[in-house]
Amino acid sequence: MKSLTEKILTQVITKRPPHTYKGSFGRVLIIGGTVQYGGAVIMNALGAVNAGAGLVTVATDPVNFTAIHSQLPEAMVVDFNADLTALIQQHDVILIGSGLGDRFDILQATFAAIYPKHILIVDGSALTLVAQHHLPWPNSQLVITPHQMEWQRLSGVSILQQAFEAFNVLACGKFNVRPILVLKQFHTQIYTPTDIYELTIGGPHQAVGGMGDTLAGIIAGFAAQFFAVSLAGAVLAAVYTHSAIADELAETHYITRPTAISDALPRFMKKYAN
Ligand SMILES: NC(=O)C1=CN([C@@H]2O[C@H](COP(=O)(O)OP(=O)(O)OC[C@H]3O[C@@H](n4cnc5c(N)ncnc54)[C@H](OP(=O)(O)O)[C@@H]3O)[C@@H](O)[C@H]2O)[C@@H](O)CC1
Ligand SMILES: Nc1ncnc2c1ncn2[C@@H]1O[C@H](COP(=O)(O)OP(=O)(O)O)[C@@H](O)[C@H]1O
Ligand SMILES: [Mg+2]
Repeated sequence: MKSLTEKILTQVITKRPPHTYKGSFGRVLIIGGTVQYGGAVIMNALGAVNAGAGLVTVATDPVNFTAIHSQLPEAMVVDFNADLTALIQQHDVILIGSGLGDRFDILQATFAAIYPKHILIVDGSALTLVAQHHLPWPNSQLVITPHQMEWQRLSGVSILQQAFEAFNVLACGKFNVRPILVLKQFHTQIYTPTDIYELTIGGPHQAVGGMGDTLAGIIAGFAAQFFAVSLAGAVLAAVYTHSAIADELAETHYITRPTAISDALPRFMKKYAN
């Protein structure tokens, strides 16, 4: 297992070329946020916008629209009860699952509309729904971001077994589509098709609800902009950035608020964009 280091940031985060526009930096569609979990998609979107995604749309319960606009006027909104097929076609990166609750109908319709060109990021409730319904993964570039219980549900690898990387590699190999697995924990592990990395920064100041929702949004933002370097590189850099900012904040704060990580993103990324 390789240690993920700061070096990934200079490799992945690049200075923006001048002849570009918002479309050059990717279109991200975030799907989730039932009435109970509206905050999850707000945190996804704060992560994606502050990480630099060119355009971000949130498909969610309409009850969340005003809250999203008041937090983040940069994001657009759409009712997740509508047919999202055409909208999905217009986007490069689809992030589904944070706060999706029990809306299996939305998950199923989304998977049916995914094409191989898409980068699909699956988080939170969507991972639990895939496990419950044995839903096959659509043919696309796939990133999954389970915490340890979500990974146990999805793979059958128990939390105790997850300490042994061979079990996780074997489970990834059984998927009908090879995922990039971000297995979240103290010292998160990232399984790419070629390598396994361990995050050696971050700490219990990050044990706050919404921390994973924020990470998923940052991964979406990095994937939208930096996939050309490599999707795995973009995911690794996002994971490192999330905890590096959290650790900086923890020098003066007892806990790290997920929204504070998103606020700090543009300033942090600027340091590495050469
Ligand atoms: N503000 C919002 O809108 C927020 C919305 N959110 C959204 O809520 C949805 C549900 O997500 P979820 O993670 O809260 O619940 P679930 O999938 O049932 O997992 C919890 C179960 O797993 C167990 N467990 C064992 N190990 C664990 C580990 N390492 N990490 C975590 N849990 C671990 C744990 O054990 P216990 O604590 O009971 O001992 C418990 O039994 C999801 O869509 C998410 O995006 C949240 O982000 C919060 C903020
Ligand atoms: N003790 C800890 N040390 C380091 N990172 C942690 C710790 N506890 C939680 N985290 C990080 O916080 C995030 C939690 O993700 P998740 O459980 O999905 O949160 P949520 O669904 O509430 O947004 C992960 O990135 C995880 O690695
Ligand atoms: Mg989560």
